[in-house]
Amino acid sequence: MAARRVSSLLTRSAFLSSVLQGRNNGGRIRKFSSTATAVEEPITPPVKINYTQLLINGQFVDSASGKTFPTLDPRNGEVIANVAEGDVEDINRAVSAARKAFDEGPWPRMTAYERARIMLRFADLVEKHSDELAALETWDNGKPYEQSAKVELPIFVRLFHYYAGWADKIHGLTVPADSPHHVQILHEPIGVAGQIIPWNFPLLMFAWKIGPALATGNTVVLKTAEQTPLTALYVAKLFHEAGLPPGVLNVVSGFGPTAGAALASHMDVDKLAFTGSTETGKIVLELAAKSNLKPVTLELGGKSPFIVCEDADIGKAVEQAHFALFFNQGQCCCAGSRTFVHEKVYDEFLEKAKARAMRRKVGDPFRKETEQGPQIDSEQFEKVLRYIRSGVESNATLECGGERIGSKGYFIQPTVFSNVKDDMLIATDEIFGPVQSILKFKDLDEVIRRANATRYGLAAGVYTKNIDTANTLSRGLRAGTVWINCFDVFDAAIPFGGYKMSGIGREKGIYSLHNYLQVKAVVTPLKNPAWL
Ligand SMILES: NC(=O)c1ccc[n+]([C@@H]2O[C@H](COP(=O)([O-])OP(=O)(O)OC[C@H]3O[C@@H](n4cnc5c(N)ncnc54)[C@H](O)[C@@H]3O)[C@@H](O)[C@H]2O)c1
Repeated sequence: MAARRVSSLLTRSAFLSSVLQGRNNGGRIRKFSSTATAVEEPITPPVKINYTQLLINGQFVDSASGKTFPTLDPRNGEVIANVAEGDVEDINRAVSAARKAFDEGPWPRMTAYERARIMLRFADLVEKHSDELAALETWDNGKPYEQSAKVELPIFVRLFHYYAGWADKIHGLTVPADSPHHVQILHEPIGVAGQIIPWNFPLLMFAWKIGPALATGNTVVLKTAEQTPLTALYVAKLFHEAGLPPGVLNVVSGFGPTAGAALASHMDVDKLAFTGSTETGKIVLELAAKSNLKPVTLELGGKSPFIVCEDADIGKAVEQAHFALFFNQGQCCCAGSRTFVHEKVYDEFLEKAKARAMRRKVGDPFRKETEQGPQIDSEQFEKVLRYIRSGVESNATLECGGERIGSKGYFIQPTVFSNVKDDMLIATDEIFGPVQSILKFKDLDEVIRRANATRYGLAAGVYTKNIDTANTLSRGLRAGTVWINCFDVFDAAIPFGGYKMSGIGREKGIYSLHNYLQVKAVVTPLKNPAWL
C-alpha cells in the first residue's frame, strides 16, 4: 500500500486561501493551523459487492425501468457499484408485495414467538457476517471501520435482540366499563409500513425502523438513502435466509423525489416513518396528508447544545464535547454543535478543545487509528465548507482547521470556531460536519434561554458535578434527550426523538412499538356478570 501523504497545508480550499489573504469580510483568525493529518492511497475494502438489485417479494430484481445509479466511495468519489434505481413503478410493486404479505401471508398470523425466533436467527446471521457488513458500511459511507465493526454492528445485533424480546410481550388491555360490558383493547399491527432512511447510519437506521415494525407483525417497504444503498440489501438478504417470508421486508434503492415521494404518497401504505432533514420531513408529512392521511413519525435535524458548567472536570468535558460534535464526521442529527462554556472556564476549555481537534486523526477509514473519515459526498462537503466560510465572514474566530484535506474525496480538517454569537449561521443551522462552535455564557438562566432559542429540540449535553445544576438544566432544556456527563448513549431501550422541528414521535424503547400498532376496542355485553 503506497504511503502517499499529502500535506493539508498544500491543499487549502480556494475560499480559505482568499480569507487568509484578506479578501474576505474580516473574519478573525487567531492562529491558522493544520491538523497535521494525511490521506493515504485508499485501502482495498475486504468485501465483495454481491447485492445491487431491488429486493421485492423475497427476490432480487432489476428496476422496472432498467435504470441504475452509481454509489460512490467518499474517499475518492469513485464508483463502488451501480445499483438498481427504484422509481414509482418499483415502489408500487414493493407495496403490493408488502400488502399481500400482510393481508394473506403468514407473518401477522404466525405466533409472536415464531416471529421472535426469526428475528433472533437474523441477528445471529448478522453477527456471523459482521466483518463484511462493517467493511461494506465503511466503504459506502466513509465512517471509520473500527466504529462500524466495534460499535455499530454490535448495536445493530443488540437492537434486534431487544425487538425480538418485545414480539411476544405486546399485550392489550381489558378495561372496566360503566355498564355490563366486557371491553378488550387489542393492539394490532398497523399494516404496511413505508420507511425512508438517511445515509449517516445506514445500518442503525435500518434497525431502528425495521426492528419495531417487524416485532409488531407489520410488513415493510424500506427506501434507503441514495448515497448508501449497499448494507440494507445485504442484511435484507440475511433476513430471508433466517426464514422471513417473502414480501414482509422489501428494500428499494433510489432517490427521494421519485421513490421516496412515491412511498410517502402511496394510498396503500398504512404508516410512514422518516429520518432525514427537517425540510424533507415537511415534504413527506404533506405527501402523507394529501394522500391517505397515513400517520407519520419523523426524526429530523438538530442543533444540540453541549453545556460546560464552571464546576465541570474540564479535561473530561473537552473530550466529551469533542466526541459529541466530531463523532461520525459530525454527521449526527444530535451532534453537540453549540458548545456553551461558562466564562470562568472558557479560556482553558478553548485551548484544550483546540488542541484536541488538532490531534484528531483524519484519514482512510480503513486504517485502524483513523478517528475521522471523509464526509459522505461532494454536496455535503461543499455545504460544510460554505458554513466554515460563513463563520469566518461573520467574525467568529477560526481557531484551527477550516480546509479540505488532500485533493481527492471529501476529507475536511477538524475545525473549531470561538467567539461564536447566537445569531451566526454556524450557531443556528445544522452544519452536519466537523465544525465545533464555542460560545461563552455567564449563568444558568441565560444558557437555558439561549440553548432553547432554536427551532430544534433533539438533544442536549450537560457537564457539571453539581446535582442541582444538572437537575435545573435537564428540566429546563427543551430536548428529547439530555445526556449528563456523557453523550450519544444509545441503548435499544432508551427512546429517541425530538421536540419542536426535530421531529414527531419517538424511536427505540417501548415508545417505538406504539408507532406500529393500531388500538382497537372490542365491546361485548356481559350476561349476569358476577362483578363489573
Ligand atoms: N436527522 C438525521 O438523522 C439526518 C440524517 C441525514 C441528513 N440529515 C440532514 O439532512 C441534510 C441533507 O441530507 P440529505 O439530503 O441526505 O437529507 P434528506 O432529508 O434529503 O434525505 C433523507 C432521506 O429522504 C429521502 N428524500 C429526499 N427527498 C425526498 C422527497 N421529496 N420525498 C421523499 N423522500 C425524500 C432521501 O432519498 C433519503 O432517503 C443534512 O445536511 C442534515 O442536516 C439529518
